[in-house]
Amino acid sequence: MEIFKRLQQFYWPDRHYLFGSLLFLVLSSAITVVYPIVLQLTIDQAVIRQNFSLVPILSLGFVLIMAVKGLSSYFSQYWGDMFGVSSVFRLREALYKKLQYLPYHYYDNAKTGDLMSRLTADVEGFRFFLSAGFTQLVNFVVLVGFSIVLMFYYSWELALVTLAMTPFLCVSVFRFDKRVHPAFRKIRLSLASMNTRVQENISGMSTIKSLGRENYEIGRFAKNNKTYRTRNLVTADIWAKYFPLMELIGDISVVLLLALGGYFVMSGRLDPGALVAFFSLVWYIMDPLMNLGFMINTFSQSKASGERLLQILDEQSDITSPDHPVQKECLSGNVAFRDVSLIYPNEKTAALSHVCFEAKSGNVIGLMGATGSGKTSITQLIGRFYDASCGEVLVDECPVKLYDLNCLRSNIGYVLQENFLFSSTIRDNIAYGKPEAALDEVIKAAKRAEADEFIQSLPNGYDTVLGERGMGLSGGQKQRISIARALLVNPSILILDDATSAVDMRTEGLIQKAFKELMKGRTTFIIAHRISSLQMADQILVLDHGRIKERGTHNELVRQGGIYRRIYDIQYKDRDLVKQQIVHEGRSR
Ligand SMILES: Nc1ncnc2c1ncn2[C@@H]1O[C@H](COP(=O)(O)OP(=O)(O)OP(=O)(O)O)[C@@H](O)[C@H]1O
Repeated sequence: MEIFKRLQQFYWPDRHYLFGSLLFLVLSSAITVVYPIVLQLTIDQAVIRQNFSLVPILSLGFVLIMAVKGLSSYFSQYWGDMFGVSSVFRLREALYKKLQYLPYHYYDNAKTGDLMSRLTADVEGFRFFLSAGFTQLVNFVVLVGFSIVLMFYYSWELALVTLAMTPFLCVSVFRFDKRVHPAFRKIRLSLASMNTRVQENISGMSTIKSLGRENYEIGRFAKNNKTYRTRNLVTADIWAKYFPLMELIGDISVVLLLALGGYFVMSGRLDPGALVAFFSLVWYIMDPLMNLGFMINTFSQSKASGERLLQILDEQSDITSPDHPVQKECLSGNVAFRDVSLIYPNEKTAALSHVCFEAKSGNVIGLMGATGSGKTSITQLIGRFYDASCGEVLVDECPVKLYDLNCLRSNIGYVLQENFLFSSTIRDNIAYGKPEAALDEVIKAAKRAEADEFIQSLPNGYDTVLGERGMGLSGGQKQRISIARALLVNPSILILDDATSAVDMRTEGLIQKAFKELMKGRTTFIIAHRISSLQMADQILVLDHGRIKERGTHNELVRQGGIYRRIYDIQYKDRDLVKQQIVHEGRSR
């Protein structure tokens, strides 16, 4: 019950639908119990006592009552569905909102397929209980309650015999629930991992095909599919074992009642019509009791679903804006790291250790170092994708933790090695960070990113709809769209993380030119492996295992003769070799 209590905020605002549905449900259940009474009157009063004038009155009354029952069922069903549908609408929105604001590190371990299955199958499981399961449970209580009262009215002895059998039924229903609940939880888990497998497979199709791993993937999916099948079969086995048992208990009580009731009729203690009515009432108790398994089943499923939904809702958002945040429309872009160290969540070793540097507004900072040396981590701390484990990151002399998160991030533009493009138009993709931008502004940004020419050459120009993740464009084209996107936001701090690695030398040259223009007056962090991309930086930081090993301008670092010099020698030796080859080929022609 705890789970339902905690999810109350999502369904309680729609309680008027629930109460309306319940009201009509009680009415319809009460009318159901009238049926055996009509049957008893017809047999005992009209047939046995040969009072046939009662038949038309009873028939008409019966039709009227059934018409009211039909209407009641309609309202009870419709409002029950309204209750479920409206409640999960709210729940789905809350889940989606939570996913937007969960910290970046949540997604380090989260699996897309699993999240998808929570937002679809689990939400649906919960809805089903709200729409139908809950009213069925109430129906059970009402129907069984009315039936028992009427049974005692007809024959208290037979009613006691019926009640004596119910504990057996209740015990088996209880044991059924105990086994079926964990079974359903396992089914949900394996469905989620199967979804993850499918999602990963589709996303990574080009890698799978290029490495010829189709059969391997088929094998992996078969494993998931098998587990899912096995778990469903285990659940089916539980159902198959318990349902005949419950039915057997129901049948035994019917046989007992038949023997005792028959004896009562023969000895004149009970009218035949009352016995017939009693049998109808027995099934009004036995049927819902046997059905209790199914109801408990939907209850268990929705409990398991509710648990999984609460796991998302309970997730802590530790990277949030403070209560009284610093709001600044436009930052000037001074960035300072004071003795900053970073250990990623669930990691033991530090990704950054005692990093100190200062970037004045408008400075260009080059970040260089081997892969895994901590370059990206530095840039992620500026935008608070992660918080420093110790030390302080400051923007405009104010700790980043004190800023309103949106205000801070809207002042930072990111151009990454692989930027995400949405499956919408090129115009929408460029204007993603500034949706109100006019087409003129979008085109201007695209021109500065050297993207306008190729966009104009597409049949639908800026209205071209991109495939998923920008399918249909080359790596360089996707990159230029992302650069235009960053340009449009007009950030004070610009982060170029391996931003030109996916474009050819000619395009790189053009983009570098655009960057130079763009970087004016902005603090820019350039992460690059090519010295040519960094040499104009005001300061270059050379990282090694999360520590700054060297710092200075290009000329200073070349003179120092350290790591930077070694990289310079390697890259420029190759370049000189190529130059010599070109000159040699020119001469021999
Ligand atoms: N989200 C994360 N969770 C745990 N560890 C991480 C995470 N991101 C990076 N790391 C680790 O932190 C260290 C620094 O990573 P970072 O991405 O900053 O390096 P990098 O210099 O940018 O590398 P590259 O040039 O390959 O992009 C690495 O050891 C990496 O494995």
